[in-house]
Amino acid sequence: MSDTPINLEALRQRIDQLDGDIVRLISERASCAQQVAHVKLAEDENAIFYRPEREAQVLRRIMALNEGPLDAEEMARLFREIMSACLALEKPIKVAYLGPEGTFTQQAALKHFGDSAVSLPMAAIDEVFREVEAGAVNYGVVPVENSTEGVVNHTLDTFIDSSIRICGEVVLRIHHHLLVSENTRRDKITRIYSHPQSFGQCRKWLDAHFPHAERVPVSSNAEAAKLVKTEWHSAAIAGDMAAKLYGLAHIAEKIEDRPDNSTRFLIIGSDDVPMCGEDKTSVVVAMRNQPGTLHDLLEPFHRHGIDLTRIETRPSRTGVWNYVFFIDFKGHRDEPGVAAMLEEVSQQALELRVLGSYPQGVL
Ligand SMILES: C=C(O[C@@H]1C=C(C(=O)O)C=C[C@H]1O)C(=O)O
Repeated sequence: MSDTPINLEALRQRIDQLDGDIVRLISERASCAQQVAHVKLAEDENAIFYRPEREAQVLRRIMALNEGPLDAEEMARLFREIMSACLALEKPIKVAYLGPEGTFTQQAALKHFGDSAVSLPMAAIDEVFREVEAGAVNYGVVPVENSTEGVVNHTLDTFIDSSIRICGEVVLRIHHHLLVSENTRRDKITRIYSHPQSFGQCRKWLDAHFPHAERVPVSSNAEAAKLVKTEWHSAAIAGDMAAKLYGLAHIAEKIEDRPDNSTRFLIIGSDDVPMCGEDKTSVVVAMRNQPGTLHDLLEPFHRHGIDLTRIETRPSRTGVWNYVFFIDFKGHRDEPGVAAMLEEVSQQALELRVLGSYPQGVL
């Protein structure tokens, strides 16, 4: 078309103008966030700048305002980064995660806190809890359940002996790839490394495509990726972050058996989070070992119209904890209906502990 160059030029001018406006507006927003920090500091010299409930509200509002053509999640992700950068102007938030570098847990941490957060890899779930308890970091991120493989028992067990609070949740779509170092040929693969959870999530694909390769479980997907870097007859199952970190080649992409394969991670911290309007609560309840226990436990939830999202039973580890249930439900512990229900449950339980009320995952 003959007028294309003129239109292109005009469009580029408009884009330059808009970019100028966006830069000015983001800077103004950053100054406002800095002023908020000063107000908070004036009220309390140990004030915490990061407010999970406020961030959830900001992101939900952005999604509601969005009219396209970008989709609402994409727009919220951009704002997630803007907020993360604004917060880091005061003090970058420190987050411990189940490492090593390149794990899905690190990806979840950055999805939740944005790229300006300082993320620190820990060797084990207990260490993430310990770092938070010791105040060495502001928050921790640990996996809690996968849509294909179920609950991460170790995370639940760690809560039983800890005073840590759940401050948030983040759900990540998990895509696994079969990765090799650049000198490895597909027909030479005799061994595959990965985390046991990932083997579970890719079982059918592996049975169909690599039935004879030895499956070697290791402590994380990132560890698997690191190992194959120097092994010519091996492959690893891991995600994009690990593939990039270790410069591996993809032999096959998205090999998870279920296309909706996703993992839920918990954000753990030391403080309670106020209500944001769309909250969730996690509790752990110990009940006596007697007939009708589960019915008695669940009846108050039903009567108060509270929406359960998960219930998990774990074997007790002490004499007192006969039956231990981990229950997630919609609502915040400060809502009157929820508070009344919790009071009733605690009357029947050997012990009831609220692990936290927190914003439902936005992104
Ligand atoms: C600006 C605030 O502090 C932080 C920064 C936010 C932001 O950039 O929008 C939101 C919540 C806090 O993490 C606030 O509390 O409003």
